[in-house]
Amino acid sequence: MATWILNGNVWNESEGKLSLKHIRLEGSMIETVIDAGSGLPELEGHESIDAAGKLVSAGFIDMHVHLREPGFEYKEDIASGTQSAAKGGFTTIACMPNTRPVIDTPETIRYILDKTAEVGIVKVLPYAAITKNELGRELTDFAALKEAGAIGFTDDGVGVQNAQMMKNAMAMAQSLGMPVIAHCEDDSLVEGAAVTEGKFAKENGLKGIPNESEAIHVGRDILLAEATGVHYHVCHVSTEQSVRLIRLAKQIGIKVTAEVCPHHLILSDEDIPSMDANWKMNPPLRTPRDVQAVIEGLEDGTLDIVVTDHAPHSAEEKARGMQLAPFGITGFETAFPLLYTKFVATGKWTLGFLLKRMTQDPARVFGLAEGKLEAGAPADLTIVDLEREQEVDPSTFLSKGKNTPFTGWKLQGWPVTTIVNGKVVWSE
Ligand SMILES: NC(=O)N[C@@H](CC(=O)O)C(=O)O
Ligand SMILES: [Zn+2]
Ligand SMILES: [Zn+2]
Repeated sequence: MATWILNGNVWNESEGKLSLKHIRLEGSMIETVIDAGSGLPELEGHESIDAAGKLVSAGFIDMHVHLREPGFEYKEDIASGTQSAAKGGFTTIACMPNTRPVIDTPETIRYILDKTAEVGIVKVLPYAAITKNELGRELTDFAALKEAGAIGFTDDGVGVQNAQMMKNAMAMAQSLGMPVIAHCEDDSLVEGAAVTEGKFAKENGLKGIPNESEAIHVGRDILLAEATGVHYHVCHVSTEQSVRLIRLAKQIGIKVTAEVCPHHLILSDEDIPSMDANWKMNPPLRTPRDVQAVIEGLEDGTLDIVVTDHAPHSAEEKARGMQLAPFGITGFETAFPLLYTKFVATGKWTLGFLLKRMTQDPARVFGLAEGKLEAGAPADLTIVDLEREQEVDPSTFLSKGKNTPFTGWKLQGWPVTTIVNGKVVWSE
C-alpha cells in the first residue's frame, strides 16, 4: 500500500526556499513528489500523513556514532541507540568499532547487521577496525571485513600512532576501494589531559590537550593519502590547524573529506561552567578561535559533513569528574535543534545548507543511495516542526546516555516523525 505525505514543506534548492509538496511512498522507495498547489491526490486505499506546517526532509545521516554493542550495553545498545537516532531524525547511522570485543572480525560485523535487522529501527552501517583490538599493532583482514559488510576502516577512539601502519592500512583500503576514517590524535602530545590547552585549563590548573595533537595526524595522513591514493576521511575536526591542512589538501586534489560535530561548532572551552564531565569529549572543546575556524571550514566546503559522534556513557562514569570520566557526549537527540537554532534561525545559514550537510553530503562522501528527497530515492524521511521551542531534557532521551552539556538549552526545530523504508519508525 502506498503512503502519501501531504502538504509538507520541502526545501527547494533551485529556488532557495521551501515549497509545498505531496510525497508518495511505495514500499521502501519514494515514488513521486508533486506540487501541492493542484490540490489533494486521490487518497482512496492509501495511508496518509498530514505534514502541514512541517518541514519534510530526506532522513538525516550520521556517519559517526557509538552504539556500544557488543560489550557496553549498559551505556547503549543497538535497540536504544537506533531509537535515539530515530528521535533525532536520523534514518541512517554508521557505527564505530570501539566495542568489546572490537568490531575487527567478519563475525562481529555480521553480529551488528543481524542484531540491527532484529531490533534496530534505523539503518546501521558498520565500520570495522583498522587494527586488531584497535591496538595499532596488526592490521585486520580488510577484504574479509568488506565482504562481511563493513563500509570503511577506522580505529576511532584512538589514533593510529605508527605512520607505516597507517600507510599499509591506506594502501590496503585503496586496493579494495574502501575509505579510511581517522581519529586524529598523537598520544605523545596528550598524555592524560582532559580538556584543551586554553583558558579553562589555565584557570583550573589542568594540563591541556594541544591543537597539534590532532593536526599532526591530519597532516601526516594527508601525505599518506596522497601517496596511496586512498579516500581519507578525517573524524571530528576541532582545530584551526586541521582545517587549514584539509583546505590545502583539497586545493591540491588529494582525496580527503572531513566531518565536524555540533558541539565543536557551538561551544568553546570558555563555555565550560565547572569541572562537570558532561563537557568532556574527545577531541575537547577548543578555543573560540578554533570554533570560528571549523564554522568557516564547514561554510566553505573544507569540512564536508556534520556528524554527532554520539558517545553515550553511564551517569556513574560521568560522575567520576573531569579528569577521570570517559570522553564523550550523546548527540542524536539534540543535533538538529542545536544547529537549526544557532545557525538557521539566526539567519547565518539557509535551511538548505544545514540539511545538505546532514543528508546529501554524507551520502555523497560515502557513496550512499540515501540522502535525497526525490522520486526513486529510498523512502527515508524526517518530518520536523521548525516552530517548536523546547528545552533539552536528558530524562526524555531515548538514549541510555544522558551525558550532554546542553541540558536546559531552549532550542527550536524538533523532529516529530521519522520514516525508514517507507514506514514510520518513530513519532512523538
Ligand atoms: N568522542 C568521544 O569523546 N568519545 C568516543 C571516542 C571517539 O570518538 O574518539 C567514545 O567512544 O566514547
Ligand atoms: Zn574519535
Ligand atoms: Zn567517535
